[in-house]
Amino acid sequence: MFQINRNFVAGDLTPAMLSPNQDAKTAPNIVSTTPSMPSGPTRESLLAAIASLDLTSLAPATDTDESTRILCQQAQSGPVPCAAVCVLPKFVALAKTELAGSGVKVATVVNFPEGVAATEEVERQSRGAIADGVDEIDVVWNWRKFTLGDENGALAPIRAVAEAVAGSNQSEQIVVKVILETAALESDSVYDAAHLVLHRLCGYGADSLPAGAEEDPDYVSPFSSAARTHLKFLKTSTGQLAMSKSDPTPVSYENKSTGATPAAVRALAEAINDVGARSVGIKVSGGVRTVEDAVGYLDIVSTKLDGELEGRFRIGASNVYGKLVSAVESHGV
Ligand SMILES: O=C[C@H](O)COP(=O)(O)O
Repeated sequence: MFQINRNFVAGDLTPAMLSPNQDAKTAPNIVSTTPSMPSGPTRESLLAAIASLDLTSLAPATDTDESTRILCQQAQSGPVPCAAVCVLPKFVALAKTELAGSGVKVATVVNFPEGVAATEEVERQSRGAIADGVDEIDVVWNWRKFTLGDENGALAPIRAVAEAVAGSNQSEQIVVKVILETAALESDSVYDAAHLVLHRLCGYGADSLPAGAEEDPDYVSPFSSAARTHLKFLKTSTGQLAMSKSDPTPVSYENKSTGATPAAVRALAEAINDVGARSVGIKVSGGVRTVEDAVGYLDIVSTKLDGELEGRFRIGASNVYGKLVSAVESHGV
């Protein structure tokens, strides 16, 4: 048995728990079910998906105190509680009040959505969220600098958040997630991005110094013990990456996605396994829209991540919760 989230204990998620038609390696939203067979995922996998959900609303133009209260109510009143709500920084204090005693965590975002804020600004946003009682901080790393080869620049926002957390008096409870914006990276560099964060910044895996670093007097290791302590998830996407104007192809969950893709999630799992980061999990976010997507990503992570799965899987989504709840209800008790 493993516990995805302390509110819900799922059996060892196995392919059999999903639709009998679903090949364990099937990527989300290409699950094929035949009319003659019971279609759709099992009730237990649906409940596990809800228990792993960061119920999200990050819409500055429309989010209000009232919508935040409704989000918090939803998160604690479904068939099982969600793992967390993910709200804009200005709603953290309200969400903490609304969720007091529920066990549902409050997450927010910093350096969001672009990932280009100055380190001082990232520190300021982090300290503000911590002062409001946040439980989890999802920080966008400076992925543009990563694509330009500036590794320290890319990692700087993560360091800033981790060190603000470490310097607080709630540091033991606060979890940091890094949003890699995988859809903005070359698909074959998603692994490298994850490996850079885990190996160089957090020091997972042997010999975290690059070749020649010891002889290079100018080499500055990006290692951060605060990041090693507090970084607990690699997160795929902000969910706000715009399609390039020159390519208006409708968003799909493969290739043209601006959010999570199965290939990116598999690459993150491979990097986590390769450096032995057994306490780091994956948060799949950005474009998770259907029940099949949610349970399909749950299956990928549960079959690809080495070691215990407990607390190492999250879904960040603003538009799948109701579909998951309806799917549970259609299963009956
Ligand atoms: O986790 C954060 C994302 O904004 C959720 O993305 P989404 O709005 O595509 O579900």
